Amino acid sequence: MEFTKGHGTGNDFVILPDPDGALDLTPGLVAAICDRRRGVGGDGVLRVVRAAKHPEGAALAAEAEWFMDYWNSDGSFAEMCGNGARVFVRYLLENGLATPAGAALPVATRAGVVRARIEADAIAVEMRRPRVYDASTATLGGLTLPGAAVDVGNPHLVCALPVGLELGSLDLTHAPEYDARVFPAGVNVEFIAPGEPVAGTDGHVLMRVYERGSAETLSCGTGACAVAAVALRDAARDTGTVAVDVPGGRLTITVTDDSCWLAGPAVLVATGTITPATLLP
Ligand SMILES: N[C@@H](CCC[C@H](N)C(=O)O)C(=O)O
Repeated sequence: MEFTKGHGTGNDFVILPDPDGALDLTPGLVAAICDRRRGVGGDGVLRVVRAAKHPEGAALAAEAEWFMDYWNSDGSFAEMCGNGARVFVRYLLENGLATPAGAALPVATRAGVVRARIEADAIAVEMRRPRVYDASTATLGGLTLPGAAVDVGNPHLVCALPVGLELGSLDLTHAPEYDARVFPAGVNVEFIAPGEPVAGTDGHVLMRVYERGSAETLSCGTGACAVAAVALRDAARDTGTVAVDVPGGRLTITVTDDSCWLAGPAVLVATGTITPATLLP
């Protein structure tokens, strides 16, 4: 099984080319591939499959040639992965499966078709406009924080830290507790603090994230979009550009009237071969 390893601001993925949808990918195999000691290691798997050849992509095949079959590192599915989409596009471009010229490049996902633009070293993807729809709480180490529930195709809970509490002091080795009545399918939890003003933006936020299905990661693209939407709401704005600094670098989010652009670096770092029989008991 051939693979490529890539990341977007440290959110890392094992990319599996499978144009005809022939791979027998199971939750157990995905978890074994993502294991950082016994496998390749990654926050998730991106299977590159023709939309027409995937049951969840076929309906979108007229709009997009490729389907991003995203899996979390624990072997669960997610509807959307913003950094994954950016790394997926980098893979398509570097492997001659798509061309950078012309209009934005469409990619089918479980949350619909997203479109990508190449901006020098960065790749930007246009996703749905985040919807801030409820209030809830997250509890971490005995501390309960209020937060905003945000739908970016996948579920997020954005919690601002109280003044005086440092992001770096949070222990994210354990999952935050959340209200399963608000998030019946689980949730990605973002913890945020204000950043210094950044030229050319309408806001700057520092963020750490505990991802559903992947634990703490160095970056989460959809999480950054959720954070930007909350920052703009708190500034009484409907649209604007927000810089979101994650442990793995900077993402730039532009929320428009009807969509949301997520921009940042996306790189491929290695290729190799996986022998599934050596990963599974
Ligand atoms: N890291 C991703 C989000 C991946 C999916 C998430 N863990 C979920 O289960 O919803 C991103 O960059 O958006």
